[in-house]
Amino acid sequence: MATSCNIRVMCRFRPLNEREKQIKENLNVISFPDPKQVVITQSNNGQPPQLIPFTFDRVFPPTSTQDEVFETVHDTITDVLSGYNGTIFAYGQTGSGKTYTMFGPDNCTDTPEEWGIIPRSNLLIFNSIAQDTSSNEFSIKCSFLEIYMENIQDLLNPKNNSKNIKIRESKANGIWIEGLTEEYVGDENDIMELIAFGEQSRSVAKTKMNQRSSRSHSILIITIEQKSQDGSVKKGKLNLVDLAGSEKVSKTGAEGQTLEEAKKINQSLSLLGNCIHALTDLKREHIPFRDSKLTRLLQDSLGGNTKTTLMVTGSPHFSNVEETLSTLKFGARAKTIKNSVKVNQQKSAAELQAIVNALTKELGTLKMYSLGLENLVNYFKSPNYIPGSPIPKELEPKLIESSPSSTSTPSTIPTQTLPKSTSTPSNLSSQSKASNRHSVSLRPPSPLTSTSNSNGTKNYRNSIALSTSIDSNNSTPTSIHNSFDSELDSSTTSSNNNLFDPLAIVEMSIEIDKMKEENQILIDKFREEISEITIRCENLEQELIDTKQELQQSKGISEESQKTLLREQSSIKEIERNLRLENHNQKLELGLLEQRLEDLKLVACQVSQYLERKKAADYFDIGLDIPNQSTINNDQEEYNIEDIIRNLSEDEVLSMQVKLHLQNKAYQLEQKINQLESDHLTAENEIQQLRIKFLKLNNNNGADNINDDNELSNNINLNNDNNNIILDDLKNLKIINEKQLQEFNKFKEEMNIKMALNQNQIVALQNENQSWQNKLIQEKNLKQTSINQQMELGVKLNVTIKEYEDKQEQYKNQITLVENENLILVNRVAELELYSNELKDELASTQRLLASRKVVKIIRGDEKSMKKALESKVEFANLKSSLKKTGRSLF
Ligand SMILES: Nc1ncnc2c1ncn2[C@@H]1O[C@H](COP(=O)(O)OP(=O)(O)OP(=O)(O)O)[C@@H](O)[C@H]1O
Repeated sequence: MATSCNIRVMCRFRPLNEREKQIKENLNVISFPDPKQVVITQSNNGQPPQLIPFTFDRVFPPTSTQDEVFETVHDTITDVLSGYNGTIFAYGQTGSGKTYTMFGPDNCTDTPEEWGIIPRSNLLIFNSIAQDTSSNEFSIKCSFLEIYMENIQDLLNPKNNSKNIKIRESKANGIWIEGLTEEYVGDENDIMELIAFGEQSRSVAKTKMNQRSSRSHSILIITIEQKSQDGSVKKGKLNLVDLAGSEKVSKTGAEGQTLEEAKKINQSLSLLGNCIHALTDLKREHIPFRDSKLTRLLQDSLGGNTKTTLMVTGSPHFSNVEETLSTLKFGARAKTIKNSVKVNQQKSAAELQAIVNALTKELGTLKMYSLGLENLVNYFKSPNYIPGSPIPKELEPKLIESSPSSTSTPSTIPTQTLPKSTSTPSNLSSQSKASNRHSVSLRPPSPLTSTSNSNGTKNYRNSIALSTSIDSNNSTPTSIHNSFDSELDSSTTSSNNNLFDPLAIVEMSIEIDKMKEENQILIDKFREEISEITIRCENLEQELIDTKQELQQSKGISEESQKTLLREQSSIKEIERNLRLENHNQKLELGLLEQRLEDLKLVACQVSQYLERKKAADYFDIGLDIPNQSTINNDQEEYNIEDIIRNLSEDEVLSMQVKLHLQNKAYQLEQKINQLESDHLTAENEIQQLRIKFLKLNNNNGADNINDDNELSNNINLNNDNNNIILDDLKNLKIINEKQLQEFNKFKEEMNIKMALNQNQIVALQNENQSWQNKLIQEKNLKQTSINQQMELGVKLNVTIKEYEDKQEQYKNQITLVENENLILVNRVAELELYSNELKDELASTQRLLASRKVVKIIRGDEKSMKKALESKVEFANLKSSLKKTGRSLF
């Protein structure tokens, strides 16, 4: 018989570790006012701190010993030895002491005082068996597994892990794991050796919070089976669970694989939290046990047939207060979960015999009940009966318990008495003379049929007997019955004692029960298979949806990357175009610069020619003004070469003009000099002629010629004066010429300076041009590199697109495969359902057949009485309704 019990929750705080001892702040955030209470002091944003109390079945402060802890949980082991299922599981933040509590510290084999719950439980099991005084046979099996990254790993046979270890559920065995290694063990050392062997394959890692952090949930399962001498079997299963700890990756510093593990651990703990939440939410009907392997394996321990103890562990340091609060809340919630527990027992042959006996007794009772009813109906049918008259005393139903027809009665059959009817029929006295009296027992509508309860034992309804006496000679007895089970109806309708074979009925009923059980097992198996297939279908559907989503996403990504690629390609093209354009422009610019350089060279040449001409002009002393505009402006912008050229071109024009002017002036000067020279020559000739004439006159005329001589000398003086004027002019001209020459030289110097400047400018321009060219080449190279890179990127993107397309294709194929598989599964489910229905039909028809066999047997025995009984049944029903109409009752 199942009893209800809450999950027992205990809470343990470990001492501060070395790291925590360094941070000497708020050391008293956790207090322990009594052995069942812990109070957390939480700071409250400048407000007075908030005190949060939690009450558990027991609270262990950091000073508690392993012994004290085990003292409070060891009754679980006793319960398992009595045939109950028991679970002890540790839950808490990483590094809070779960493994310490369950197993003990590392290398504690030789220090038993440090042993945790598991080694102590092993010892207790074998000590208890050794002290057992009964002659029971014990067999103990042990399994050890871990749930790592949502996969079950068989720690006793790692080879098994390549196979898909499945969780199964059946009515008889609850949750169990198919294919998990179960090792028979003979003493506690065997178990410890198995644990040591399994520990080698455990997944542990070093984190900032724990030097040896469990990266998986571990479960040690010890099954204890004991067979008593009478053949009954008791089977208790002990689950010892060390969960992986919840962790904040920011605190543990998890990365890489450890981070992935942390994610899975936190996820499965959160799913465990969901189940606890759902179990404590009265409105929730569905508990999501199937969401994770951990919750599925703990299903029996959470609200099922297991006595469960939860040990929540915490750190006493303020830096972990948030996690501690969450752990305590989890514990407080779990404390409200109720489990329904019972001893797992298979009945022995003797116990079964007792049940058969009880069944037989019930049958006898029912037979009498049937007879009593039949007699009563006969009375109602008899002419003696006056409707509304009271029932005769002889027929007055008496409340008696049917005498047992067998030696033993199962204790599960309590008896109860119904209130006696007050009406006593008086007009049936004649019939009460009957010598052959039957004891008739009336049962309220609670049938003989036993129903299998979840314990596997039979449940018998309360047996209430109502007896009356009747003359069996009165009339042929007919049977009447109320709303009993059909099996019972048919088996209890016979009034003929000789034809009634209770043993046959019992056998038949046992046979039916057996068949029912067998069929039930078969149906359960198929249901299980169907539910598994349904789950698989659901998983596949989910997988399909996920894959579709992934495909959609990858399609999106591929479309996005295609777009990006196109964008990149067009931007590459744009860049290329711009580069080409730039290149072209730079070439043009270069050409222009070269052209300008050429022009400058030309200008320089022209300037030097001009200077030559100027020199010539100075030589001829014709004066030449160089207009200011014609000078090359050195302050001009570097790139304003056109202005220079323009200015120099103007110079050129000017120089042409100057050249012409100089030529004219030189010509005029030449003319003038020639004129002066010829005048000078003419004057000298005249002087010479005058001298000759003078000499002649001197010779011919003596003194008379003195006047002529004076005249001549006057003429000569005049000529001399003229000559002197001309000479003065020539001197002046020479001075002017010299001035002009000086000016020319000055101008020449200036021009030389300017030419030098020009030359520098040309060189600077050439250098600049060269640097431009270099820059251009660099830029060109850079652009080329970038183009190459872009091209490479393009190629890579093309490869990626190709890969995406391939992947897409693969996904499509996968989807098709999954869909096909899904279809096959759906068909299989349909087939199984069909098969299950067929089986159900078969079962029903078997039941019908059995029932009909019974009916046939009875009809064969007394067909007439059966018919009559049926008629009477109708009559009885009519009678009841007419009585009801008149406001009277039958008894
Ligand atoms: N009650 C205790 N007394 C002394 N030391 C303890 C106690 N509880 C835990 N420790 C020590 O604290 C450290 C962390 O403990 P443990 O490995 O048991 O934590 P855990 O909760 O199992 O962590 P994880 O979830 O990361 O596996 C260990 O060095 C352990 O020896």
